[in-house]
Amino acid sequence: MSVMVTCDEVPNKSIRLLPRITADSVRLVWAAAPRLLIVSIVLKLLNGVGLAATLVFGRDLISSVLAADAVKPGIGAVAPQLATVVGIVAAIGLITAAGREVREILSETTARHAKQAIIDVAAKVELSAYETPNFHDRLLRASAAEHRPIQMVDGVVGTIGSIASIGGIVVALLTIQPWLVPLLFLAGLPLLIGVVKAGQAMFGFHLRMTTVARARGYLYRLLTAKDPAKEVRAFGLAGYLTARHTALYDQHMAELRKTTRKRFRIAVISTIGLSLALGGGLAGLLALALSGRLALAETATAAAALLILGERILTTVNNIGDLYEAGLFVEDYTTFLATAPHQHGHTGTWPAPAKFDRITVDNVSFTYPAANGPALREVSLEIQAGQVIALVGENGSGKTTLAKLLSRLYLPAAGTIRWDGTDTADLDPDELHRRIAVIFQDFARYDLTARENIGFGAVEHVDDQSAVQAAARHAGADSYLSELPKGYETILSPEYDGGRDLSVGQWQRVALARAFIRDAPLIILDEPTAALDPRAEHDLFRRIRSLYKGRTVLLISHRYNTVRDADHIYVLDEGQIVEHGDHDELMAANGVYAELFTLQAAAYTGRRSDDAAR
Ligand SMILES: Nc1ncnc2c1ncn2[C@@H]1O[C@H](COP(=O)(O)OP(=O)(O)OP(=O)(O)O)[C@@H](O)[C@H]1O
Repeated sequence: MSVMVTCDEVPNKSIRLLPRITADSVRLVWAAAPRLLIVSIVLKLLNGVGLAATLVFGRDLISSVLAADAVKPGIGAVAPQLATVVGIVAAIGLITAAGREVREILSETTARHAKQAIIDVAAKVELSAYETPNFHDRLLRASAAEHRPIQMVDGVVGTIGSIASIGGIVVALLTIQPWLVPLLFLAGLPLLIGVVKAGQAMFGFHLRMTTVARARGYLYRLLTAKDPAKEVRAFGLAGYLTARHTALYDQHMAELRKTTRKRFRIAVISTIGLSLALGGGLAGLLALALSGRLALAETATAAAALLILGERILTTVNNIGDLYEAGLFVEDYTTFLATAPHQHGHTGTWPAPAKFDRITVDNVSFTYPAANGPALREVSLEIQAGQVIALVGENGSGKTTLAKLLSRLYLPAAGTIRWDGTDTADLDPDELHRRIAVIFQDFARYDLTARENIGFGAVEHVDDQSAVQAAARHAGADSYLSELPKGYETILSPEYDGGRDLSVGQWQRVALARAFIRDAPLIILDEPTAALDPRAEHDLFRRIRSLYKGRTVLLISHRYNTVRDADHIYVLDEGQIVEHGDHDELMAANGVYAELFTLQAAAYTGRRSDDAAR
């Protein structure tokens, strides 16, 4: 799999973004679980207070022990203090345990909230977004970033804690040797730049590797999922696919090693910087002590404070670095949420009419985002309510594309599709979808119950067993669905206990039932009988008018004899309508339709006479 790695460097995101992305993260966690967030922070603070209290009370206890020794020996004297210290230690233990559990729930609640936002966006974007690699990359990264907001909140709390502890030491040092403080903070600066660079490196790694990760995920699914399992075995593809998977993983690992080496180099440089500053400070202190300008006790205290401060600065800066890194992911995620729905096309808001008298396709052209040339070129046609309209044409001539545009899954690049004069681009797409029942060649097969597989045609009727069964009867699916182990409650997938698979033709009838149950004025059937046996196909087309009485049907087919009864037939070739009329008119015109119809009829009769000859 040739995966192009195009994005080399992280867009330059300065540390100044940190406050904003931190606020975004806090807002996200707050939106997901405000009370849990408060509880979590309070528990963390209590933990800190508890640790300080242990030190204070512990010191008092020791002082009392030393004092008691002289005056009134016996454990009784220090028992209350001992009990206090033990009590505090026990409380810290409980607080820590509670904090861990609260954090677990908070983390999962935030992840769930983040995932829901992704689902909402993914369900809302124009279908064309799914045709662009960029959308898939961002979707994958957003999905992988779901735990980052809570990581940031943890980081914020941790950073505040360590900054507070730095404060105390700084005050102490200022009273002894004030010059040491700016020295250490100066040393902290390269450290900070270091962690920002390290965060960018890791984010950049993920940015570069997203497409590789997607390709790897795809290969993994090919090797582990049910549907491709047949071909993978029949064609012996496992070795080949595994090798590709391994190669992509190698690429990922090589890039990861490169990134970790880069981060380590950054860490080495900034640690050396901090160590030099610490060494300089210590040397200065020693020089002062040796020259007699600083008392020994003060020197020792200042040196200890210096070392502790150095360590704290290191921890704090690393905390900030983690925050920054997580923030880059959160920013990526929030930008995705904010921009994805608006990226593709525009969304109309007018209510869609309940029905139409006429649909007019006027000079419509369309090019897929990933295609070089147009799939449809200046297509014009008209559909009257109640008609059965057929679209025929060779593979790739644009039939399905036209069906997708008529279903308002894509918007035309040029031209208009109008319902009684109203441009469908101005109509609320969800409402318009409700007016259309469309079954595509590659219809979905849900690993859910038979009832749901049909009821999804009109999800408000999904629990209406009699409506579902009536639709199944129309589509000729009731006989075998009723026979399933749990009837319509059987899951149509052997991957689940008691589940059953269906034959391809049986699945197609289920899909047809899905169109039947939808009370829509426009029915679009893309190759609805490709998998049906000849008798079933003949039967369906014979009955199509009575089955969809009062509705308008757009039929797509390769088999010309199945559409001969249509009111109007449009012949597509290379994205253009080259002929149209009813069967007799098209035969009389003696053009492409007549040629292909005769060819198919001859082939069919030829085969039959061969059979007869055998
Ligand atoms: N998602 C896509 N991205 C890019 N090009 C596409 C996409 N889907 C289809 N095409 C191209 O658009 C053209 C029209 O395809 P379409 O699926 O509409 O043909 P069709 O007439 O329905 O073919 P068939 O009879 O094989 O179903 C073809 O050249 C096809 O390769």
